[in-house]
Amino acid sequence: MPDEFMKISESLSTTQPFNVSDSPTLPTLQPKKNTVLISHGRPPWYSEDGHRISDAFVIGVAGGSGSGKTHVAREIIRKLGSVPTVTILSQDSFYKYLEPEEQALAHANKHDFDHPSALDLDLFSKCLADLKHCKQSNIPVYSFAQHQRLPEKKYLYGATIIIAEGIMALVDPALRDLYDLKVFVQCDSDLMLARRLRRDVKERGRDVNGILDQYLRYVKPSYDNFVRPTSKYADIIVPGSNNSVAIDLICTHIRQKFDERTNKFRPKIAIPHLHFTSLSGTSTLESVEDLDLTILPQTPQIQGILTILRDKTCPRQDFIFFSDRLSTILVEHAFQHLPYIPWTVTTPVGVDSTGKKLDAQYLCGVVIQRSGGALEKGFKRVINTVPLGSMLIQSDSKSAEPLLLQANLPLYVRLRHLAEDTYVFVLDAQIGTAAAAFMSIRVLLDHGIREDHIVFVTFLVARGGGVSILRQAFPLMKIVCAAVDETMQEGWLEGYKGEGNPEGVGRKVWLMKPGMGQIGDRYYL
Ligand SMILES: Nc1ncnc2c1ncn2[C@@H]1O[C@H](COP(=O)(O)OP(=O)(O)O)[C@@H](O)[C@H]1O
Ligand SMILES: O=c1ccn([C@@H]2O[C@H](COP(=O)(O)O)[C@@H](O)[C@H]2O)c(=O)[nH]1
Repeated sequence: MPDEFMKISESLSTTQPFNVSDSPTLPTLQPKKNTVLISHGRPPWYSEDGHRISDAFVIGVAGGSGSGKTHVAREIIRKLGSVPTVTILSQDSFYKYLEPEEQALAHANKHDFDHPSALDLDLFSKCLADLKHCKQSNIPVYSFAQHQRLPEKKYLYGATIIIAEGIMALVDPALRDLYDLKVFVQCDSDLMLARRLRRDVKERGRDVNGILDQYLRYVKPSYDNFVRPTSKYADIIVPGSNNSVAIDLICTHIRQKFDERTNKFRPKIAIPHLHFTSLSGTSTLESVEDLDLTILPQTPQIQGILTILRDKTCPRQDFIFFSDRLSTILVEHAFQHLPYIPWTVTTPVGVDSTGKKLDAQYLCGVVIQRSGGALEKGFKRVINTVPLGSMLIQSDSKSAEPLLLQANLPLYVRLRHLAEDTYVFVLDAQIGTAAAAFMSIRVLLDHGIREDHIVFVTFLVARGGGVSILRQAFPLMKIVCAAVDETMQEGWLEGYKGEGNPEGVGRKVWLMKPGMGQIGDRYYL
């Protein structure tokens, strides 16, 4: 039990007078219980060697049906305010599949949904463990109206804080081991019944007699036998109503734990040559050969395209045209890193000819928004039949830490059993500090994509930037680029108007030199 927590005395307000008017705004639709809320973006959860250093913070919330578990979970999120991604994982999704005869009994209120065996607790702990360890999870979807598990699954990924709630949330020792904080919502039985009556009629399509039958036969005995006894495992007992003091306390604890886990990642990778000094004390850069990049052959044609793209007077339509040309060549070139097998075909003149056939089982692309969009057309020209996802990664304006704001990934990546056989082309305009590249690779590895199945395709790499740290962390990943620029320097970006710079004199950023400027802005604006 965390020492800063005391069990809040039940006398605080658990025994409220019977009063159903404490929830005046019940929703009319069944609320989505498993919710992913992004309010701030997810900061790095790994160190500069590429390994995960912090698990998600998991709170287990148990209590009787109608005690207010979901309400507590939502209030925690609301009161936390500006936090990274939070997920509510509801045990309700884990009711077992019912055979037709069991389902018929359920519709007659004669199925016991309140025995621990009605829930797939093993699957619940497996999904929760995956999410805690920063992996994706595809969780079941349950219909209360049909009393049945539905065929679809819901994909969850990327939470920094997870709230797992359910009547049996504290029953299973394996589950209890996963929680960083255990909460029990204690509520008067009359109030729980009143809330349940109203909710089940409105949201779960039930009638009053059926609800009362089920309550007396199963719900109340189960609460007494299985649910209430688990309150002894809780670090904190929260009253079922008037519980804002207890919720504030929980939020303070979470914030404190979260701050302790915050990793200052950006300074470690921003300018690596400042961190690597030779014996003589001078800064050193790794040689281009050591960086193990696949660089386009510097033919006059490639140099010509790069010269046009580097020219600050290049009109936008030319910038788009030549970016599209260069990305097409880059993606073609990147295909050399995919597996091929010998393949024989018969030509129109009846002769057999042995060549090669692509042997990648699944292939997809992921664009790092927004500048990676400049490579999208080239990718689609070369392979227009494969799925293309995206990730939105931006720097926090205060800490400069990269933040994962959105991951819209193809099915081949989302489903772990397919991910293992999937090759991914990651598209981004340049690798400068490498913070976005680092985060995108970590996301793919979290999903079970093999490191040697990742091909990072980019216009430019800054040798003096974060690429050497990226390389050391992920040596098996391939990087395909058109050119390598020598320097990363802090400098002013011309003409930028925005925060702290209303006159448009410039914005201090890490600039790749000679570089191409802000490729996303030049391609899209
Ligand atoms: N502290 C509270 N104050 C007011 N209404 C509440 C409170 N806790 C729960 N409720 C209401 O009671 C009903 C059941 O709460 P819910 O959180 O869904 O219970 P559970 O998830 O434990 O079954 C909901 O309509 C909710 O709005
Ligand atoms: O098909 C079903 C499945 C479950 N129940 C009842 O749901 C509650 C648990 O949900 P809460 O959101 O915690 O209230 C449990 O008491 C089951 O009796 C159901 O009625 N039908």
